[in-house]
Amino acid sequence: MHANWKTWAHVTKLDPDKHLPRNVIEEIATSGTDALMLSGTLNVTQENLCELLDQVSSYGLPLVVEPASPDCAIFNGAIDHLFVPSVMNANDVRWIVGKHHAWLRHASGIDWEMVVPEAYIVLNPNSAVGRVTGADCSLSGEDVAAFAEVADRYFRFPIVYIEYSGTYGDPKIVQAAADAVENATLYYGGGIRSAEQAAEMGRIADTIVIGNAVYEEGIDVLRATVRAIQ
Ligand SMILES: CC(C)=CCC/C(C)=C/CC/C(C)=C/CC/C(C)=C/COP(=O)(O)OP(=O)(O)O
Ligand SMILES: O=P(O)(O)OC[C@@H](O)CO
Ligand SMILES: [Mg+2]
Repeated sequence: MHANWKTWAHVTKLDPDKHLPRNVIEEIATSGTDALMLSGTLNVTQENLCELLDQVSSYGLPLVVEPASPDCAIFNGAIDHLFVPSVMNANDVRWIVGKHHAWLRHASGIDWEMVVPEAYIVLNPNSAVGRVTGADCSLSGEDVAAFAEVADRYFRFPIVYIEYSGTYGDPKIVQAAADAVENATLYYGGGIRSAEQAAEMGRIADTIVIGNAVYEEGIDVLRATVRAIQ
């Protein structure tokens, strides 16, 4: 079923905990970005998630919900995919499989056709996701490559996600992950705020994710990141 997500080069991540005026949402949806991902680590509730979903659902763009907790794993008719993270470099098993166990223990009616598992490698210890998961972010390129390979070749995750949320990452580290991954789609996200940065990470990863820039820089920067990878 629709594995179209494998062709996306540019994804915009919108945070249900933040607000954007309607005209800005329209500009984002028509910016040329390939898909919208609704996600955040902190303060995401079913309520603000569904509110944002309502605001973005009329533009015909693919919509992904990426839950940071089981209560946000919703299967609303407007959603195309549910991207469910596991954090490879977390030391607490909750962030690898524990939340997932709790989810399936209590959930009913999961539409598995919509679910796409993601292997996160979290590399900014000061990001919300870094702090919440306590991920071990002091990794060498070799370490990151080993996590990427175990995620791709052993666990067979369809997505490996190099996550620097809030800060621009080290292209050499992202390259190490790219060299290690054979089958998975490689996502890069974190600190992209210019065409140059989008182009640089876009040459290495299959898909780049723009988050904070949408809120802090504005639509012209988003458009420039779209053009930069075409
Ligand atoms: C089992 C289910 C359904 C959910 C659990 C999924 C897990 C393990 C989540 C762990 C945390 C994680 C990887 C969340 C993904 C979303 C993400 C990284 C959002 C970006 O977060 P930040 O940008 O750091 O946070 P804020 O934007 O909220 O500050
Ligand atoms: O918000 P930024 O720093 O752009 O990061 C994007 C995304 O990877 C966050 O999960
Ligand atoms: Mg964020």
